[in-house]
Amino acid sequence: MTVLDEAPGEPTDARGRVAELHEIRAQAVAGPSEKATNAQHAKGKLTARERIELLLDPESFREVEQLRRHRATGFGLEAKKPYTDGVITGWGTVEGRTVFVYAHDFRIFGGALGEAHATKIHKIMDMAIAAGAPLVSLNDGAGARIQEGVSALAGYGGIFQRNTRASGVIPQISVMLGPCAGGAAYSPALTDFVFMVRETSQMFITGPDVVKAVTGEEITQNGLGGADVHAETSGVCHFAYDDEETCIAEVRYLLSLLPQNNRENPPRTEASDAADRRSDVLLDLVPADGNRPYDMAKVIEEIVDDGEYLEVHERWARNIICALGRMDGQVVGIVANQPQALAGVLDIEASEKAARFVQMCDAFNIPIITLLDVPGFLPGVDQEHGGIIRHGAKLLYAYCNATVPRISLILRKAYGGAYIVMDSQSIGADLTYAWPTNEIAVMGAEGAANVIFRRQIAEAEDPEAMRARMVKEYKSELMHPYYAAERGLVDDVIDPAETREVLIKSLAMLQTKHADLPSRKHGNPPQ
Ligand SMILES: CC(C)(COP(=O)(O)OP(=O)(O)OC[C@H]1O[C@@H](n2cnc3c(N)ncnc32)[C@H](O)[C@@H]1OP(=O)(O)O)[C@@H](O)C(=O)NCCC(=O)NCCSC(=O)CC(=O)O
Repeated sequence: MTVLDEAPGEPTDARGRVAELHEIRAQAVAGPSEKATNAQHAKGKLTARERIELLLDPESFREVEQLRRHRATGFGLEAKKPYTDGVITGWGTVEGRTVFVYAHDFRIFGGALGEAHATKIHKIMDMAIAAGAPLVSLNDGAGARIQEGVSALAGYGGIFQRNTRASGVIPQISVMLGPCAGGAAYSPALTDFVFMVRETSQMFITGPDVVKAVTGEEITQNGLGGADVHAETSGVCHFAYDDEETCIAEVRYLLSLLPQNNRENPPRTEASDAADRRSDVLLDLVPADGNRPYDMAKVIEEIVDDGEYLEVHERWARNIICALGRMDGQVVGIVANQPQALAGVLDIEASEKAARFVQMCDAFNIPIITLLDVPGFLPGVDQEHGGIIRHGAKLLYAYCNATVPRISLILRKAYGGAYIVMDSQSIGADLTYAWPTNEIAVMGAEGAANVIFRRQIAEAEDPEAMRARMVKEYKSELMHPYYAAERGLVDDVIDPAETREVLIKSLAMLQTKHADLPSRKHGNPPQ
């Protein structure tokens, strides 16, 4: 028998009690057995405490309810009552700022969630909300603890309710570090960011065995819900890495870009990159010919401080880029069309990706810079039947609702509804700029001429010559770079080389922006 299984002994003296406390603590910290630790390492995974050490500043972790044990009975549970009950909870600091954390200990019941385990998580979530500090979950658990039945399941309900209450109040980050099935997969979907590690983490509502039984499909765990699947295909995860160390280091980086809560601004740093740095290179990076692709990521790299930014959902919906970076030390969210992927069109996935990002930036007081080069929404039966109307509306709704500073810049194409959706002046952008290469229009000149001059073209002796003449006429009348500026639809046409300086000066002016939305319970956003 170990101290773990015994009631505390007879009191001797205070020093004896303290020695006993240290012994109990040491056992709680050590966990179930060396064999279990080795098994965890053999799978290429760290233990919960090793992960917490990587996440938090050295020596900063304060554990809560380390000595908690479950009171469940049946299925031999009476004889197996490990300290922590399979989840380590507490708080510490990341770069000196408070962060709350819970980490499943897979060595105990496979990290599965029982009643006591769940109430520990509820308590730490309540503390994070009360303190107004971010919550990071390090997930490595097998879902509801089957032996505890519906009591375990109800524990998940309490987590989901708190996730939702905390949404838009404190940043919530879910780090997936093991197989997370059933109940364990829902909570992350309610949080702001999901991180995964290739090979060792999976998320699914039902595992491969159930899938095979119900649909007959045969698939591996990683094929069903591995990091690459969720980073590229489903969009469930925002960040995917090869190992836990890199993954957790990136969580720290993300936290450095976020405020503690919705009442604060993100932390500002001293910038070493000059605010008035010219970017003549932008003239070579972006071809004036609207049909030639280029890498929008290089434009972002050129205008942010030190070329450094964190791309969110980097591998999902690549036709739009969502990134967090700094300009003159101030954190900004950047939404940019990517002409290198699908010519930068807006489709269902791009609209969903950008809508969630804009919403997140607005919730956490992060100004939004929108870089436009968009030929329109993607036409097609799949898109229409997939609900592009309601998905596109999500992006529109998110921008229209955002009260943070909003600046948009049109680099080249800005056509039709997609132009309006991408934070045009008409939906509330605070400042709108355009490069002299801009083509703001209802649609491309060829398409426009085919519609409005259809009869003239059809009846002409030489329809091709007539079409070319009409395209030219349309372009010179309605598509010249100063058309929008003459009508006040953009605030200024700027020299691309001065982009960084103009954006930074605009951000500085908007620092004190305050905007209120009408009083209401909540809106009814398109879903
Ligand atoms: C998560 C796993 C892929 C991990 O596989 P591994 O081979 O790595 O590990 P393993 O199977 O040896 O499990 C390690 C230890 O955890 C225990 N264990 C695993 N899953 C458990 C669970 N859900 N409840 C209680 N204990 C559990 C195992 O018995 C074992 O205990 P010991 O070490 O003593 O031998 C697998 O264990 C698994 O598929 N578990 C069931 C997952 C599941 O169906 N969850 C959904 C629950 S319902 C739910 O959550 C609600 C819902 O949405 O419907």
